Formats: sequence, C-alpha cells, structure tokens
Amino acid sequence: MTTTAVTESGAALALDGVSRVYGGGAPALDGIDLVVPRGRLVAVMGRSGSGKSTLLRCAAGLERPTAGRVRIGGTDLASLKATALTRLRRDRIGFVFQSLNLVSALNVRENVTLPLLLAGAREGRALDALALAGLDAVGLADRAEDRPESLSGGQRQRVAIARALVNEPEVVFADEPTAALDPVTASGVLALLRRAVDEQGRTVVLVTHDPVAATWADEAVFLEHGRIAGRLDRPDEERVRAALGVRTETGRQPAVAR
Ligand SMILES: Nc1ncnc2c1ncn2[C@@H]1O[C@H](COP(=O)(O)OP(=O)(O)OP(=O)(O)O)[C@@H](O)[C@H]1O
Repeated sequence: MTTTAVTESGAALALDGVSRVYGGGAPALDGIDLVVPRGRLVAVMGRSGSGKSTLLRCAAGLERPTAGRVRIGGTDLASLKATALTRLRRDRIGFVFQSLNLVSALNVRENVTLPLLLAGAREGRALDALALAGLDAVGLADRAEDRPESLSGGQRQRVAIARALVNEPEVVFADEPTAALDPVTASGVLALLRRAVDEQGRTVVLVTHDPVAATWADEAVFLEHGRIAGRLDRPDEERVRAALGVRTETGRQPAVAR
C-alpha cells in the first residue's frame, strides 16, 4: 500500500477502486485501480461495452463514480462541489471528444481560445498569439480565420487537439479521436498527441478500438466487463491484437508484459 501511495502522489491521474453502476445492471466499472504518471500516453482498450467511455467520464470528472476515488494531480474529485468540479475540468483538463465538437459559430482561432475565455482570460493580442502558436503546432495557423465546417475531419481533430492543449492541462482525455479518419490522417493526429507528451510533458489518456493507435501509447490498458484485464508496456500492434483476440475468442486474459 505504501508503494501505491508514493506512486500516486506524483501521478497526473489516479483511480483507486473506482466503480460505476447504472440502475440495477452489472457494474460498468468494477474496482478500477489505475495510476497514470505525468508525461505518459496511456491507451484504454477493450470490446464494446467493456467500460472505456465510462472510465474516461469518471476520470475526467464528467460523471461521479458509485464507489472509489479519482484524483487529478492529487486533487480528490469527490471533495469538490459541482462548481469547483466544473472549474477543475475547465482549467486542468483537456478534452478531445467526438461529442464536444468545435463551435460552428466561431472561427478556428476563436475555438482554440474558448477554454481560456471561459476560464476568465481577456480577449486580445496575447490570447490570439497563444491560439496561433497552438494552431501552428498542429500545422493549421493558416486556417485560423476559417470556420470549422470548411476543414476536413482530420483538420478539425487537429484544431480540437490545439484547443485541448491551450490551457496546458494536467491530463488530456481523448475518446476515439481517430475513429472517423483514414489511417494516414489518423497517424498525423496521434503524432500530435505523442508530441504533446514528449515535448510538453503532457499526460494523455486515449480511448481507442484501434490496435495501430495503441502503438503510439506508452502503455495499453485492457478493460473487460468493467475490470482491468491486462496491461502492455510499449504496446506493439501484434501484441495488442493478440491481447484483444485472446479475450474475444476464449475470454482468457491477455499476456501481461510486466
Ligand atoms: N448512461 C448510462 N446508463 C446506463 N448504462 C450505461 C450508461 N453508460 C454506459 N452504460 C453501460 O455501461 C457499460 C459500459 O459502457 P461504456 O460506454 O463505458 O463502454 P465502452 O467500452 O465505451 O463501449 P463502446 O466501445 O461501445 O463505446 C455498458 O453495458 C453500457 O450499456
């Protein structure tokens, strides 16, 4: 227990016995223990219904667990009232969710500055410069004044990443950010998340079905029936496929590489 406590204290994200039950059904999450150190990219994988999105929503403070504890940078989310939790999500978390699309009434630059404006920053040149630097990092500075609908799917995801990173969040949560993209565009988007980790020391939790996407992660965590069924360090495609395939075919746990 002491080791866990020490590890968790330096973690960007720590889940401690997190469960989530909806109605009278089987738990969507069932006693999840997960520590994500700062500066790591972790892929959460598993079959449909295994609890990936529920884990992301609980970890990101979008939903309260039924039991257990979630900490972001040492802050216990259960200790926060609704307003403080909203503030934490706004100031300390970045989201790249399909359901949190870009705002079509705003141009690309305004979309990127939105989290900072919501956090109370004043409009002006400094803010614009920050947005342009963020857009430059994702290769889209020249599209700053365009509307999101004039961009391709991959370009929109890159804007979403620039927006998620603009407030220098402690954790970025990405839910299937490449699901609708072709493989080459998907690699470009994943490379940006990887760069945010390697060059800016960000921490990213990525939900994905895609074994290729998982190879960009430092670690893949496999869920099954709301539990962690296995983990792979430095996942490669073959081992991820094997891990997913083994469970799909036989229900056995995947090989664990640690
Ligand atoms: N709001 C909800 N109300 C009731 N049940 C829910 C709710 N959200 C999720 N569930 C249930 O919890 C379980 C896990 O769902 P979850 O969406 O987390 O799985 P997932 O692994 O993300 O699936 P997918 O890959 O299909 O998105 C499922 O059985 C689902 O039906």
